[in-house]
Amino acid sequence: MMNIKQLVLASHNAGKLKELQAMLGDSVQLRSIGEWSKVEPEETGLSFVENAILKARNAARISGLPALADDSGLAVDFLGGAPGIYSARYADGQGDAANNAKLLDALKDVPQAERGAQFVCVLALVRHADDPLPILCEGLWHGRILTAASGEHGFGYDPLFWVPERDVSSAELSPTDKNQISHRARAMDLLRQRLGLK
Ligand SMILES: O=c1nc[nH]c2c1ncn2[C@H]1C[C@H](O)[C@@H](COP(=O)(O)OP(=O)(O)OP(=O)(O)O)O1
Ligand SMILES: [Mg+2]
Repeated sequence: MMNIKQLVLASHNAGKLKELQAMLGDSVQLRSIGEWSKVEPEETGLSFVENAILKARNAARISGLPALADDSGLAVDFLGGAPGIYSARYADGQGDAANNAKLLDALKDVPQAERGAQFVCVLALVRHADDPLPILCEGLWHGRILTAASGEHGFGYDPLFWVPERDVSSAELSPTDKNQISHRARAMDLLRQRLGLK
């Protein structure tokens, strides 16, 4: 398909950069869009797909390089899929700790069986800003929302996301372990196939 050595990652999230670079290995160098601009585009889409494409196009336009975007979030069953695409903005832009506190509060007194949730990740790759055929890959990760934060690794909602296949929170997984089973790992696996990298 395409031979890519360098990609701009259309993200200002250091956690994503670390995870995606680890998954890609040495063959592709990811450079953060932060090297070009600190301004984050408004995520006006109504879906992970739309927001991922919007971020990728913006980064390709600014950098002149092919761009990869990751739009992700946490969809909680009891909340009808919220916060979903609004996960980063759940507590009105006050950051991860405030988001997690708001989620715990929203699920106060909700029993175990009704605390199901999934992490969603959509990766979008555009070869240039106006690419008419973005490559799209998605990954889901099923788990449950804990009743208290646990673990120090990862970022975002990781301390609240219980991973059934390991019986720990995703913040208790080592980075290597998370990168083998997460929503992002699944999406990246598909992307590597599409790019002929595996
Ligand atoms: O593996 C994850 N472990 C924990 N939390 C996660 C994960 N993956 C996404 N999340 C959360 C973080 C944020 O609340 C939202 C993503 O929002 P999203 O807009 O895609 O990313 P962002 O604003 O942090 O960075 P950017 O848009 O510049 O890529 O979902
Ligand atoms: Mg964002």
